[in-house]
Amino acid sequence: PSTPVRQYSLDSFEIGRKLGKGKFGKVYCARDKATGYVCALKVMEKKELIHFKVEKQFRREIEIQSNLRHPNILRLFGHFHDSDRVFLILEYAGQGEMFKVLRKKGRFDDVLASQYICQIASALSYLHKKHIIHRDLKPENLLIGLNGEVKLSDFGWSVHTPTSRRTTMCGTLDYLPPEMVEAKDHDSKVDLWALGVLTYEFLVGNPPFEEPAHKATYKRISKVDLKIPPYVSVEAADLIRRLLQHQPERRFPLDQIPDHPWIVKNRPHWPN
Ligand SMILES: Clc1cnc2c(Nc3ccc(N4CCOCC4)cc3)nc(-c3cccnc3)cn12
Repeated sequence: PSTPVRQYSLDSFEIGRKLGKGKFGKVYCARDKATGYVCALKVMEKKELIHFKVEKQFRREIEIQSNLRHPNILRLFGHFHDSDRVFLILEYAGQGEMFKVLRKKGRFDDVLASQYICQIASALSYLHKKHIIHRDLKPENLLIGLNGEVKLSDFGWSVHTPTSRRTTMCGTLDYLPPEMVEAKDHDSKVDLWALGVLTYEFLVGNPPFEEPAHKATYKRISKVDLKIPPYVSVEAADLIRRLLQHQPERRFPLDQIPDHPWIVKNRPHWPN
């Protein structure tokens, strides 16, 4: 028999410190009174979800993330609501937000960046095998677990492939591949492009096609106007170029990433 689904309410938790503000709500550290388990409670106002017309996206996020089990994907344990708020019971990521760590450090070295990229590739491969594309891979949607492992979070934009986007994009264009900025049909290979952008941003500190004006970013993406600084290692530059291919079918396959020289060369040695 499957584990019985517990009914949660706000009263099930001791609320701890506020971890931060997401785009649609606040996140608190919380402890489940019954089990002592520390989790993260994401609180959203129902009227905000309605106002931003994201309730459908939000329901999809819950439906998708609840069924995922992978060490590099943030667990969604359950959800509940009261009269005016909705609550997500999420895995607590002990080292916080990737983008804050990246901003603080400026950029990552090959060892750290390659470990993160290998873990994200593993999570994406798991999602793609379930015909789910994340579609919103960027440092803001990555958290870091207690042992320094990456946790993919925020599935608001993920969909079941193949799809053609119906709702307009909001936020940064930086991570969008040509087929999305050109509003063409797209599939899971959009995540491969974003992984290339992320690899570049981890090693350089900013995304490759960043421009003040959206139009300029769009043009640089469409032309794949990529300039890799000289301090980026030859192996890393090779993987970035193999992911940032204009033609989706030419992008480096996820399952080959663990064997790419950049990953192999920087994998921590067996403790001697
Ligand atoms: Cl969902 C979810 C699960 N776990 C977290 C989390 N965990 C977390 C842990 C540790 C530290 N710090 C420890 C080092 O010093 C700096 C803070 C921050 C957040 N944060 C957020 C979040 C969301 C929005 C803004 N800001 C933080 C969402 N989370």
